[in-house]
Amino acid sequence: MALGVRQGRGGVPPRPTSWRERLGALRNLPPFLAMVWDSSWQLTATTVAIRLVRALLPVATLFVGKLIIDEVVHLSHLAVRPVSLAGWLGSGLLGRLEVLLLVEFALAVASDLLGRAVSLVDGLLSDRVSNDASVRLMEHAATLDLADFEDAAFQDRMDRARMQASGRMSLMGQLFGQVQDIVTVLSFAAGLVVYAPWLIVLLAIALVPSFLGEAHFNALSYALSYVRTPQRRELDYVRQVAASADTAKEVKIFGLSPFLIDRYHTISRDTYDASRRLALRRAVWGSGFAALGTIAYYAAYAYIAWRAVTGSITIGDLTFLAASFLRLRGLLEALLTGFSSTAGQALYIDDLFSFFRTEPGIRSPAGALPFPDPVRQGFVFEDVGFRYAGAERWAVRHLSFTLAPGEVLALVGENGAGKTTLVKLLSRLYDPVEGRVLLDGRDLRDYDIDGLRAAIGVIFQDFVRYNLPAADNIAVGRIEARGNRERIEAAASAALADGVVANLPNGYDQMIGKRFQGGVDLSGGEWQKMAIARAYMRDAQVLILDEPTAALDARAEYEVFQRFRELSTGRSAVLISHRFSSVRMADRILVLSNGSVEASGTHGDLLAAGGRYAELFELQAAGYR
Ligand SMILES: Nc1ncnc2c1ncn2[C@@H]1O[C@H](COP(=O)(O)OP(=O)(O)OP(=O)(O)O)[C@@H](O)[C@H]1O
Repeated sequence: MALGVRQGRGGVPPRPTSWRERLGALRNLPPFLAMVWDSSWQLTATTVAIRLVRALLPVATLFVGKLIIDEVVHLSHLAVRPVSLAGWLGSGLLGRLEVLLLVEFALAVASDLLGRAVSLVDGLLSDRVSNDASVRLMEHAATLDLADFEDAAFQDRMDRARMQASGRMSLMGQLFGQVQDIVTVLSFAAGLVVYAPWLIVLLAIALVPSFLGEAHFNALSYALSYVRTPQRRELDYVRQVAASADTAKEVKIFGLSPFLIDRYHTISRDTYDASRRLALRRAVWGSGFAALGTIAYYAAYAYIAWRAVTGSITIGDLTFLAASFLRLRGLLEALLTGFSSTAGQALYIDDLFSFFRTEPGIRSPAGALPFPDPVRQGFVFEDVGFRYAGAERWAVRHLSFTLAPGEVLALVGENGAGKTTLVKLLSRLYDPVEGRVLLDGRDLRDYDIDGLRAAIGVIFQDFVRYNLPAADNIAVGRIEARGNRERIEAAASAALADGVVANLPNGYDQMIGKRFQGGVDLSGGEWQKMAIARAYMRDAQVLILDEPTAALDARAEYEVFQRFRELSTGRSAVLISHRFSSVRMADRILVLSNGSVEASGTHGDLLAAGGRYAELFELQAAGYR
């Protein structure tokens, strides 16, 4: 659990992280700043430089203001004074005042221009950083295991990281702003220390409660947001189910809207109540602490006013000091609360970096073997067992069989028998928990993972329906060949998808799916043909069709498998189907039951043996008589 936030369930309020944990989160700042610098060192250097100049403007402006007032007071006390404006201008007495006013004007203009420049540069920089963080997030997600994506806690973490990738860029402006404020505070303090050093100490002490309060509430907000991640994801999910093209059909038919809306209300009310309680407490305590700062300010003000009355400082000094104190109070408050807010934000940033620190379990070993070309002995499953994370049941166990090069193997078995799991183990989406998978006599884990994936073409039953043009929908099977129309057309024809494309108004350039303007939706079977074409885009040595044919009519499936058989000459192939008319084409059939091989042989062998296969075959055949 990131930074040890205590989980609070339901109505239990979350407890904040400890100070040690919060300060510990500051370790994320250097990598964060490195990320900002890497995104654009030019913009980073520019914003820091402008801010440093801007930091010195307030004290300069106030000081010039003091000089102006002192000059005005001096002129107003002259024994002999001109009476008209022309007289004043002609006397040359206003020379110094004029220069001072011009300098003050220039400072005001510069401050405004630099302020705008900072906003501009920060805006550009934060867009860059946010885009780069999102790209890095996608790149990292691509390296992680399938098992990670199936884990709810991982999905929570990824969701928090995704939010931080785009939402936490205010931290950047805040960090730079703090550096600027520190320089300004030092410049004010240097001016004030000459007059009344202990007043600065008074101000700082008065702000401590405010700082501690802010830090406490920042940590509470983070803890609340952390424990609410599952609810937030559920809200996103409910919103998406209630209002998306993919679900509209079923939501309408089942009349699910009221149920979904009610569910949304229930979850969101709970979250809202928790945030409201926190916001109210924060407002009450915040006001109390802020009052302490105000009291300190007026005490200081009264003291310097009294000194001006006694004549130990000038009126210009009084205005300079009063304004400096006011600014200093604001700045110190901003700095102290800013620091605790930075520590708070660093907690959020930890979500991003802890996601980046997640290591994939399945990867190529050092000195990985290249995938053999051609495969000589094939794949051997040796007493393989696999259990999904958190599951009690073994999905496959004591699974042993061989897939020889050039062999067409069919897998049959009832729902949940372990067919898809076997395919996932073969393509190393998971590693076995027990036993091992060998390829040409070496453990599959010794091979280069990218080479392995490139050599295997799998189309799963829950393949993706990409809202992309027809050509790209097929090209995703080998995205590097996206521009190779000939190859795409050949793949389409092998999968009988050429007929589907021929019926599209814009052929291969037709946008498919309902999500985008002008998109044309396909029937279930048509989608499947497009997906199967993806398998033929690959230079795969092993082709696997994991039941992507369920929506094809019997003739289409028969033809698809017939082609599959022909086109897989010289390569190994695995096909999974519940239709025996297709399965019987295989060289060998494995009957899976409860995660292991119950029988194997040709269609004829298995029928003759009279086991589960013959029974299931009879059941299906009887349906057609
Ligand atoms: N991601 C997962 N997490 C946890 N358990 C899973 C997961 N996928 C499958 N299982 C479980 O593993 C067992 C084998 O599932 P598998 O998908 O391999 O079966 P199958 O033979 O392909 O079934 P079907 O014919 O329904 O596609 C089942 O009991 C299933 O509930």
